[in-house]
Amino acid sequence: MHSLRRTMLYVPGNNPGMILNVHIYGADSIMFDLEDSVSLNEKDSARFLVYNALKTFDYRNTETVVRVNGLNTPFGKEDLEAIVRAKPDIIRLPKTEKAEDVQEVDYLVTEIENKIGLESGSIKLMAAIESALGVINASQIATASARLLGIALGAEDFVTDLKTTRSMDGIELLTARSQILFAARAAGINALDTVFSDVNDEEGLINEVKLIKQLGFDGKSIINPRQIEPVHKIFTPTTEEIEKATRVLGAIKEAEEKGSGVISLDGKMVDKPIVDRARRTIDLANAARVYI
Ligand SMILES: CC(C)(COP(=O)(O)OP(=O)(O)OC[C@H]1O[C@@H](n2cnc3c(N)ncnc32)[C@H](O)[C@@H]1OP(=O)(O)O)[C@@H](O)C(=O)NCCC(=O)NCCSC(=O)C[C@@](O)(CC(=O)O)C(=O)O
Ligand SMILES: [Mg+2]
Repeated sequence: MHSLRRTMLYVPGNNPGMILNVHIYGADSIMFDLEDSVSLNEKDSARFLVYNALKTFDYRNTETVVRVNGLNTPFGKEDLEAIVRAKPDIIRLPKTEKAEDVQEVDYLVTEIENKIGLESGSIKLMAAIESALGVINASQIATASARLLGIALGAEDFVTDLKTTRSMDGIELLTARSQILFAARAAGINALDTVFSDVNDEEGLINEVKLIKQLGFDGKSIINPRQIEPVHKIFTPTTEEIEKATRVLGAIKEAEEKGSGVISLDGKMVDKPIVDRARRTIDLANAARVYI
């Protein structure tokens, strides 16, 4: 499983046409949804459809995620029973508010893994934070399970909980984004941003992606294939960035051979944090298969 999660494309779990084609668009992860894009009277058929899709189709090169319903709904437990058996890479919990929400899912997933003879811990988890309480508990949530690969913001539910709406500059999301990012980084897991809901507003999407990349996020959830390319463009190192990183790594290697940990490159100091960032750039470029 790769760790590049620039784009995680939601596909409604009750839409066979979209499920059939979703892997061809090139998102880093496919996120089958059993939660809010599926109406109450379609919950059972969506679960069955996603279960069968995962069992039948070969998504080998694309990470598969299933967003299940919460355990506080009539559907959550049955979602886990079916979906663990279909073996996606990741199960995503919606509306996580406290560490126990993650621990309860972890416990049930472990039970099902044991029942079906799947190695314990095979299925990873991701937790979406979509309320004020969830943001307040972000750091406990981020460390609640060894299965947890990342935490994500769910902004549509979050602004509803705050009794506000989403603005273009995202001022109402800044504190939540920062807390989620700090909690994820302190726990050593991914920080993932929320969807941008207007699929026809490419400029708005680009502005939001530039902001969340600058804040430090690893990527974001998306809802439409047209959103993949602009997000990948911003989250993939450019030729200039890769060349610069390569020069930094070359220069520091030379300096270390001479017994020094700090050098000057083009008049700028290069020391350990700069070298670490250069390594991350090269790692990202390799994961995104960028060749220069
Ligand atoms: C938005 C729209 C209706 C626009 O439709 P349109 O018809 O205008 O799209 P077009 O661009 O014209 O489609 C061109 C071609 O692409 C195909 N195509 C489109 N979308 C595709 C897709 N997603 N997967 C595969 N294929 C796709 C389509 O079938 C067509 O194929 P074809 O006919 O063959 O040409 C559509 O995209 C869509 O339904 N998106 C998914 C919505 C969804 O899942 N919502 C739930 C998750 S959010 C949430 O719950 C909030 C959250 O929890 C989030 C958080 O956690 O952050 C929070 O609280 O914030
Ligand atoms: Mg939501």
